[in-house]
Amino acid sequence: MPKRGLFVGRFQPVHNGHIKALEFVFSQVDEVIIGIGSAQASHTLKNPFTTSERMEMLIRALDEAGFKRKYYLIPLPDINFNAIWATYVVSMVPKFDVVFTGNSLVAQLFREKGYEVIVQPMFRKDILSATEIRKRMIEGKPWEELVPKSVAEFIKEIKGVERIRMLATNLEKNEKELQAPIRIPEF
Ligand SMILES: Nc1ncnc2c1ncn2[C@@H]1O[C@H](COP(=O)(O)OP(=O)(O)OP(=O)(O)O)[C@@H](O)[C@H]1O
Ligand SMILES: NC(=O)c1ccc[n+]([C@@H]2O[C@H](COP(=O)(O)O)[C@@H](O)[C@H]2O)c1
Repeated sequence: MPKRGLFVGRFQPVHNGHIKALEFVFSQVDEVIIGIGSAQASHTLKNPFTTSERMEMLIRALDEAGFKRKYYLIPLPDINFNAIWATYVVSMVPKFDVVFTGNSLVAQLFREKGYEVIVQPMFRKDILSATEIRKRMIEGKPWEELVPKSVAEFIKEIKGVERIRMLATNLEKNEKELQAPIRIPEF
């Protein structure tokens, strides 16, 4: 039986840190199950991209990086129920032998269910972070160098930066409206 690893992320968007992490995972196992977390979420500042867009980014980035090994992309909607989340994931994906993660909650939840968990190394987390990339997109700063070329092209194709800026503008507008004093009309 091939040895399988599980790697879960939100990939909002896919960046070079994910690819480095996946290089490490592929070096340890024969096949990788990539769980796309918070699969129900899109069009928010934390989760701007849909699951299908995140899948497309992963497929293009893994092709670009020349990964030849088998991988499976499995959407995982959140259940907001930490105590049973690992069991839920097990019910949603093919069998696996080991979990790779840098997320301490994910590590804890799988360890408590008896799974082997390997904490993968982090690469330049100061800049290789999806939060940093989304921030740069909103602020109009260069972000392209932090993601694979194919991902940068895809984000441009789907007008992803415009979407994130629109979400940020709407949020700012709503906040301003909430802060505005309530005016009671005079009768
Ligand atoms: N720079 C990095 N180097 C190695 N692994 C990374 C890096 N950034 C994220 N990962 C790994 O990817 C998985 C989760 O990815 P996720 O999509 O949450 O990335 P993120 O950049 O932390 O996202 P966000 O900033 O939106 O929370 C975790 O297991 C994490 O360890
Ligand atoms: N209770 C839950 O629904 C639960 C618990 C732990 C992790 N998760 C998900 O797993 C993913 C972990 O990936 P990140 O490292 O990108 O946060 C996220 O989508 C997160 O929401 C969900």
